[in-house]
Amino acid sequence: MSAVRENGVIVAIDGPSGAGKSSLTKLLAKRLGYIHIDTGAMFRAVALSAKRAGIASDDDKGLAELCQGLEISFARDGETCRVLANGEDVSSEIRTEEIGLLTSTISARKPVRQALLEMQRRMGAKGGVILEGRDIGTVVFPDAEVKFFLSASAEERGRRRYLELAARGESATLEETIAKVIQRDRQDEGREHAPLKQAEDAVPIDSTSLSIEQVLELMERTVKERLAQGGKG
Ligand SMILES: Nc1ncnc2c1ncn2[C@@H]1O[C@H](COP(=O)(O)OP(=O)(O)O)[C@@H](O)[C@H]1O
Ligand SMILES: Nc1ccn([C@@H]2O[C@H](COP(=O)(O)OP(=O)(O)O)[C@@H](O)[C@H]2O)c(=O)n1
Repeated sequence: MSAVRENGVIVAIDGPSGAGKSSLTKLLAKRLGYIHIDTGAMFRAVALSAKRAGIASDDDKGLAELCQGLEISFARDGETCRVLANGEDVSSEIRTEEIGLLTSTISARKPVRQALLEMQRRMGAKGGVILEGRDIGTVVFPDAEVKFFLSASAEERGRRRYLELAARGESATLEETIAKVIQRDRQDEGREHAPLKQAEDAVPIDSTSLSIEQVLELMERTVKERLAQGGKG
């Protein structure tokens, strides 16, 4: 069992786009009274900042300098969590599919991963946190007390993302959205640094045919069992 952390255990929720990570992390964090850390939003904030600064996705020197000068923070706004880049609320701008694809490219660069790795470890070190992402259970916190790998079929994840985009008035078709989900999966799984993959000790959950509530019940029960066992199960 890892040493008892000051504020509770560390929960990692990794998985591909549209699996339900953000939805479940928010709900589980509320149930447990834990802090929700959306690491994807951090990578998206870097991508948005790089785009604005005209820094190319393969300009490692420029990206390293950008990350050194970039303060990414989260601010609670009632039920929602705002994402700030150097104090500016970028919560909406980082959520477009254009930024999502650019993020997938930029997040493959080692200087970006190293900079955000250090930030994420500082944010979660004391425990009492749930981090969602691609490499939390494998790279950021390999000793996390509870790890989930949340997935669903590409078709179901594309359908979910399609409904989400349509609700925001974005006019992508279902077929286009499924194709983009698959493209992002391939980029995230195939990169050299911190690829998307299931940690050996992660609890796999396929949410294709499960409701958000069903996934939440499963996750909450698993975490409470681990807490009762004193962390590592
Ligand atoms: N199990 C589920 N069943 C149906 N819809 C879901 C499920 N999980 C998530 N969703 C919906 O799918 C969309 C993407 O979920 P999100 O939590 O953003 O996934 P991720 O963070 O893994 O990309 C959201 O609109 C969410 O409400
Ligand atoms: N821990 C993480 C989180 C996100 N990312 C990258 O950031 C992109 C956007 O992450 P996200 O979680 O916001 O994307 P969705 O899963 O919400 O679609 C992903 O496609 C990954 O390329 C990463 O490399 N490592």
